[in-house]
Amino acid sequence: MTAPRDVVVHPDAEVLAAATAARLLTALVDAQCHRSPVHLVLTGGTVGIKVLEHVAQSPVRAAVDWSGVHVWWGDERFLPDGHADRNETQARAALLDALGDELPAAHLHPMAPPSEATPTPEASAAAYAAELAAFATPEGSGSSVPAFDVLLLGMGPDGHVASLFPGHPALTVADASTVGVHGSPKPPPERVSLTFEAIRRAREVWVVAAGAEKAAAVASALASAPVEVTPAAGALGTTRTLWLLDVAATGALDLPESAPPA
Ligand SMILES: O=C1O[C@H](COP(=O)(O)O)[C@@H](O)[C@H](O)[C@H]1O
Repeated sequence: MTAPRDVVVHPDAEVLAAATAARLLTALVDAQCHRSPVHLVLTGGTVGIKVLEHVAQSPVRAAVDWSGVHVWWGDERFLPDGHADRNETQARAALLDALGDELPAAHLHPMAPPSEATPTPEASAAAYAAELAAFATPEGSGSSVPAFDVLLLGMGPDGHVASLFPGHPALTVADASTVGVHGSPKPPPERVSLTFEAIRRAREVWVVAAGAEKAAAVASALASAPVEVTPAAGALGTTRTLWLLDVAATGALDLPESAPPA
């Protein structure tokens, strides 16, 4: 089951990141009223990392019981551990290191970098699928992943989300929660990604995008273009799909005008 998309527009990328951080903290606090643990999926990318920096700086960060949060990634660049371009490395620098012992190390679920045990993106993807399956909820539902509470996604100017690129075979993987990616048009070429099957298990999917270069892809996704053309169109949550944009990214959208002041 999926819900219609909501669109929220902020004046610029900085406000977008700050408002998304505030929204994320509140969503985690709210989710913790209902269940424990809660599952959060991070994204890489410019705005996604900026959001985490704002979370780190917010005093509201203390309202979250981080010991009850599990952190996952929607995709990863298949690069050595600690590489500056890994989404994990950037998330650690932006937020996770600052949380220290508040967030138990066992609750962090990065995608495995190249190693003897995981020499290929496929091996890393398989290891991640096994880890996801160990936390699959609700029990007995047949799901192979947790029912993520919030799954954050950035979006590239080509409409890619996670590491699911237009026209790429990874888009159509239907029988697995993760996929190894080769030949990504955006460097690095080798990546690991959640599939749409896994993404669509999230309660809330939030697509966060800023900048005029994303406007055409935003308009295409919100017009429900085929996922082969605009992958972001396939990013849907079970209870909510939220598009968080700055004004520049709405350039090609036909948005209702704000009501004039009374
Ligand atoms: O490479 C990636 O790019 C996308 C979008 O990044 P952005 O800098 O254009 O916002 C990101 O969502 C994804 O996680 C990342 O691996």
